[in-house]
Amino acid sequence: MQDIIKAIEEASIKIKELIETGDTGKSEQENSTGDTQLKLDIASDVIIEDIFKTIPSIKAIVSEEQEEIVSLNEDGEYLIAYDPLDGSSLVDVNLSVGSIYGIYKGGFDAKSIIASVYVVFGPRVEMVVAIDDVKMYRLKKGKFEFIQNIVLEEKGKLNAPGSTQNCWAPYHKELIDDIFNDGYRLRYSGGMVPDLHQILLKGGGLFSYPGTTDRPKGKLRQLFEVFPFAYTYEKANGQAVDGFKRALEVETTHIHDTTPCFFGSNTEINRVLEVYKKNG
Ligand SMILES: O=P(O)(O)OC[C@H]1O[C@](O)(COP(=O)(O)O)[C@@H](O)[C@@H]1O
Ligand SMILES: [Mg+2]
Ligand SMILES: [Mg+2]
Repeated sequence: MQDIIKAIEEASIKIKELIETGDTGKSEQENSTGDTQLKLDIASDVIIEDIFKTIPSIKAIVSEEQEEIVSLNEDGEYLIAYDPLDGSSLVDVNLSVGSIYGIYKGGFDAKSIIASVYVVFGPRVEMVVAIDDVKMYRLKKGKFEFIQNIVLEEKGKLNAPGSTQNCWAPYHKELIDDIFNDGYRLRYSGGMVPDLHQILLKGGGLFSYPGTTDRPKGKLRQLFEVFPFAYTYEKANGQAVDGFKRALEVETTHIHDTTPCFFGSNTEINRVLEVYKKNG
């Protein structure tokens, strides 16, 4: 596993350079979910794949930016699903973006996830590794240095409500309004990585990306986005659910499947479960 973390560190240093100097324009291609790929999405995907190809412990990889699973080493132990540049459309307005990695063993599904890593590219570059606990590192002079463990409080103060509001179910709108009425503050940049990182570091709160009338299965992708963060939130003493059950119990039928998702500290997630149970 250490070789994989080292590979992610190496890729992140290159992606940081790419973000700082690369072309933020669109490519001519679409990915499997139908998003127009930016040149930066494709270039960061190539950086990661090239580095992972050199690691013998990796059996196969799958990227948000590629159609199929890529087999690397027959005898490898680990499977990695990754989103090379999450929130890439925020690069041109100079907001924070990130990379997300889910490390799986045995299959590309929720029950097989055994570790998760994400990297935030903001004013500083930070890497958060969840294995047994959640550890944060910061890039300083070309090296990732341990900074702190991350543990959520029971209840937070931030609310990050995602997706198109005029497509929300009435009970979802009521839940979000009630949370604001209880004094929570809006914190939503449109980048899953910095938005979830902020909630983790500020002690807690709620990030939601529900199923909506236009996208009943939500937008965020199970293998590359939802399961890795679900793993991190659970290891940080928080929770991640699809409205009704743990996100890590959601079935995957296709590598690019999406799911509604909610991440947060215990108080807020219990509140989501109560409202969805009554209405869903
Ligand atoms: O603009 P919306 O609908 O709230 O969606 C925002 C979400 O979409 C994403 O940008 C999707 O990720 P990609 O940029 O990798 O496609 C998340 O980072 C973010 O949480
Ligand atoms: Mg993404
Ligand atoms: Mg992406």
